[in-house]
Amino acid sequence: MPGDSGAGAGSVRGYLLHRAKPHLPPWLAVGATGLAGALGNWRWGDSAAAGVGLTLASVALTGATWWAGKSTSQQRRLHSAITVAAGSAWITAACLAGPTAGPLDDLYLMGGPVVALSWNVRMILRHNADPSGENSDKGLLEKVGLARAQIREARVEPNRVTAPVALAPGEQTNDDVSKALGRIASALDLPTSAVRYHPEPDSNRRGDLVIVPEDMLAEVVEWEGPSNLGGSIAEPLVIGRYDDGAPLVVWLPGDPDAGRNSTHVLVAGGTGSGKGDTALNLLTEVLSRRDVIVWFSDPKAFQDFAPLRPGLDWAAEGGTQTEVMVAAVQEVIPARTRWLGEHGYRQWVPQAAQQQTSAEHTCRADGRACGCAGMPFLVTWFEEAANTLRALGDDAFTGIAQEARSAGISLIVSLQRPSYDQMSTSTRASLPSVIALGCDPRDEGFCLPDEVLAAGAHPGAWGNRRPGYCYVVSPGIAEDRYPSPGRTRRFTHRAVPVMELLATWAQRNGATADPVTAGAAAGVAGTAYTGRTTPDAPQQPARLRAVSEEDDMQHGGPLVDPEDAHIDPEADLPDALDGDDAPIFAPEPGHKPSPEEARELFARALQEFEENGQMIVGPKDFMDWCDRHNLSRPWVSARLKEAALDGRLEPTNTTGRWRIVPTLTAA
Ligand SMILES: Nc1ncnc2c1ncn2[C@@H]1O[C@H](COP(=O)(O)OP(=O)(O)OP(=O)(O)O)[C@@H](O)[C@H]1O
Repeated sequence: MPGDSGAGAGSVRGYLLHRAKPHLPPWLAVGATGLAGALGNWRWGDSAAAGVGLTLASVALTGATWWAGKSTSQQRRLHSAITVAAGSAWITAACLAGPTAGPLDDLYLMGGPVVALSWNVRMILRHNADPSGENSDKGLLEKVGLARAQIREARVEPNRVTAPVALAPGEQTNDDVSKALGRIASALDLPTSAVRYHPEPDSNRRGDLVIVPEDMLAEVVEWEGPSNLGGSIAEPLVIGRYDDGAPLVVWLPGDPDAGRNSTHVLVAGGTGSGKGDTALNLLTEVLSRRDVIVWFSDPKAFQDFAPLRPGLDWAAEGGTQTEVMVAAVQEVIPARTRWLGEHGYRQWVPQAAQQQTSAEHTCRADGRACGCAGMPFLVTWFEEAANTLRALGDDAFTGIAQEARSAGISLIVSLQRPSYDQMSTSTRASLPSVIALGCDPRDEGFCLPDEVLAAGAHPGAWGNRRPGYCYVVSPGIAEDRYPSPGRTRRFTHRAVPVMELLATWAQRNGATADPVTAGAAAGVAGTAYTGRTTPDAPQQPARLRAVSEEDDMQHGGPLVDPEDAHIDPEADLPDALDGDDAPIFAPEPGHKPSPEEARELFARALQEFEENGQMIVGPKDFMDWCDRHNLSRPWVSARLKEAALDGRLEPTNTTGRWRIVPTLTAA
């Protein structure tokens, strides 16, 4: 229809006009120049003075253009100055001689369109330039003080841009980029943690600038269950996710094929940073594996960990219980290392946890398979460990940490306030892995290595406002991941029944301590170490279990002396209190025991402490006992020292505190 076509033609014309509009000004300027030349000739054609004035004006205008173009690019400045010089020279000539005189009209007809077109071309090129191309990058780098750096072709993935940066040789270093990260984030209007820099290891002027614009960790993810129930502890432990959705994993045992040692982990974060839930992420993963046992010390009386407690091989509630556990760890290290060595393992591998049926891993001199029980990996965990570490001393802890790694043991240590006044530099250095949650900005240097901070990691920016956000530095993780934030999963009341089920699973299907570990632990801790029990079996002191298992293993059945064969091992022992010794335990008031009686009483008191699992004692534990038996504390102190000389007690790191050596090993 005519109307339609009219409208169509109108809209096409409108469109073209709209597109052409930005390119019209140079042409209008050419027209205006021609007109100015014609009018000027009509007015000043015969005036010599006007000739001088016009020439000076033309030179001044060109100079002013050059000066005004100082802040633009060199190219634009030159283009503008040439245009103005050509235009003003033509106008001057046209005014004085006439626009059609000599070659002036041809110059106008040819030169005018050329100049106008050159500006059009320039504009078109600018519009078509890739906004992520070098120009705009240069703008960004210039803004942040890295003017002569270059950005090469960027790799764009969903929510992640990786741009290789080449810095000006001899002028800029990778450090300059690290220092500029905050300004880059500001220029891009992003949080600091969204911009990171990974320097190339073999160059100090090249690296990758990584920008993760959207915080994909903002969404809270709840824990729903372990990632790999029944798997090996050597497989990755999944504790959350990275900001690009990749799983956040750690490995505790080493892997000889990958040249990786086993590691110890520091869980560091300020109050409210989500440390408790992070520990639950890790502990649930560990407990869901088939070849690991866990010794766990928690001075907060298992407030957060209660549902998992039945799955632990040993649980200590801080104080002396933890002291005994630490002493036991010291004792099991050489025993386990020896066992691993005897069985041809240079470090713990999953195969070590199985019964030893291969001739390659035998402790028998004749080279035949030995059939020894396997040795599960051991995770020893110290929650809120500052006091324990202080009591233990730096040298002792560093020694334990160093030797534990070849004994198939990982230490996990959590700190309430991650800072140097909680843990010394050398102790910190013995923990190669860290899960660094939000903290005070002043403590960042304590939590993370300098290179990771320089690459953009910034846990101090989170404080306690981003619970569960963390950086993980640990062997096995690609180093360029270290500065990428991750987030652990949250535990709510919905997780409790799942954790209880998991603990029951661990009781029934998880590993139990091997005879070597249980024997060494019971040798230090006596009845304080029971080993994990199953839900349906009564608790049996691990010491007994270890001994009987060892005997069974070596002799193919329980070892019983022929004269004891009639004794029922399950029957109760006769109660000592009912025997002839009764008066000793019920002293007459005011009766002062003879020196011999007193020594016997003291020996019995130690025995009682041992039976009750209280393995660390000092004079203050004997206060009531002294009153009851009319004996003095100095007398007790002297007896304690004597007992240490006899080998019944061992000194601890605290003056006046002694560790009872269980009678089984003292004998
Ligand atoms: N990954 C997570 N995602 C979301 N919320 C979390 C996460 N982890 C912990 N939270 C929440 O953050 C709060 C603090 O967590 P939590 O108690 O674990 O911190 P904490 O560091 O152990 O503190 P404190 O040292 O005081 O015990 C809790 O309300 C918890 O539910």
